[in-house]
Amino acid sequence: MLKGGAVWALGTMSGTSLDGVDAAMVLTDGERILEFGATAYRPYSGPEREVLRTALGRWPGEEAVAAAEQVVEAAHAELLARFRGAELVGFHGQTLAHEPGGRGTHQAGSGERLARALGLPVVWDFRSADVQAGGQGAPLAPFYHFACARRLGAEQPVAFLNLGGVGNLTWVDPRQASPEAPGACLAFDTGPANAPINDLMQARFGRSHDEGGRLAARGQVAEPVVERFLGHAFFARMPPKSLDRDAFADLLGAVEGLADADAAATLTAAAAAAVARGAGHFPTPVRQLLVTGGGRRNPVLMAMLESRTGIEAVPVEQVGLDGDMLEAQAFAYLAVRVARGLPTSGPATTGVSACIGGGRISRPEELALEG
Ligand SMILES: Nc1ncnc2c1ncn2[C@@H]1O[C@H](COP(=O)(O)OP(=O)(O)OP(=O)(O)O)[C@@H](O)[C@H]1O
Ligand SMILES: CC(=O)N[C@H]1[C@@H]2OC[C@@H](O2)[C@@H](O)[C@@H]1O[C@H](C)C(=O)O
Repeated sequence: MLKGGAVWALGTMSGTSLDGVDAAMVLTDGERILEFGATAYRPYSGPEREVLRTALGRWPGEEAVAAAEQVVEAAHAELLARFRGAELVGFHGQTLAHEPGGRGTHQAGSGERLARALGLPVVWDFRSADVQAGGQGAPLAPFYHFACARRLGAEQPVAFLNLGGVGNLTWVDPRQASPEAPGACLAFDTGPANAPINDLMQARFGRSHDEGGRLAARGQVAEPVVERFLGHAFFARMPPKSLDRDAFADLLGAVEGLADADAAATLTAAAAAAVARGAGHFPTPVRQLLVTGGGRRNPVLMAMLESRTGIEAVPVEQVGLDGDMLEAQAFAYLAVRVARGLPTSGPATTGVSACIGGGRISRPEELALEG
């Protein structure tokens, strides 16, 4: 176990939109962020993405999973080999299935094989322990959001919003002593964010996403569809709560009869309305939503967010953070927390009954002895 000094950790994220792998270095002791380091991105090729897509919803050992593991591990090994100076890797893997309270949570990719390939200790399987202890296993970025708020010198509660395939919100109070202190964080998934918009674009135009929200900008929002969407049982649940990527797969059916632009506008409004519902759970108001993830590049979504939440929405770049790499940085930070025996989630972030440290550590030297 690390004793307490800061180390350069290299974190990775392969998100639900299956676009590619982000990697980022952070100098941290698992409590404070001392410095941000190099970052890099490696997109999945079309065929690789298809292999991953085929394995969505599958569990370890099932058909198509081994091929997905190979894709994930090879992409990470190739990307991470470009970095120098990392002492520890935080490897999230690719979520294929997520059913907390059911079959568990499944991130494809073996940290053992990656540790062997890189010759570095790898922390991985961050979510299982939390799920086994009764938590949602997600979101896990909130403890890192707390460290970010501290680094920004925030003196009042702030909120981070990630707009990936799924959305997640973290409210943090940086005046608390640590992220695990009662009242320091409240976090939860808000609902689908970009995933339904992407699915619509794929189904109707064979395109990956609505670039710049240009299609949505020309459409009219069908408010009754948004209202029906908000009637889903997920929104009545109190946080913390998490979502599987395809939990709202029926949303596409709800816009089936709408013209293309109206359908895009309606799904974009639904993502924003879900965040507004989420913001209603904040213990105290915040001045801004600090937005990360690809959705911050969609001005229509950002404008709808502001009008539906009544809170200014700004990309995290406005406060000096990197909105493309924040999640990869989070897994660098969490890896150091795991190595130091610090918790990575708690009752207010995943609903787990007590603060818990997830993650397994695979060290190349031990693997060499075993092998
Ligand atoms: N210029 C853009 N215009 C509109 N949408 C965009 C743009 N850039 C990215 N996006 C959206 O953001 C998505 C990618 O977001 P991101 O990389 O944050 O997702 P992810 O990390 O895979 O997801 P998650 O956080 O749910 O795991 C794209 O699939 C697209 O829908
Ligand atoms: C199970 C899983 O992989 N969940 C992801 C997903 O993508 C966004 C949202 O749903 C969030 O809950 C989580 O990722 C971020 C990095 C997290 O754990 O904080």
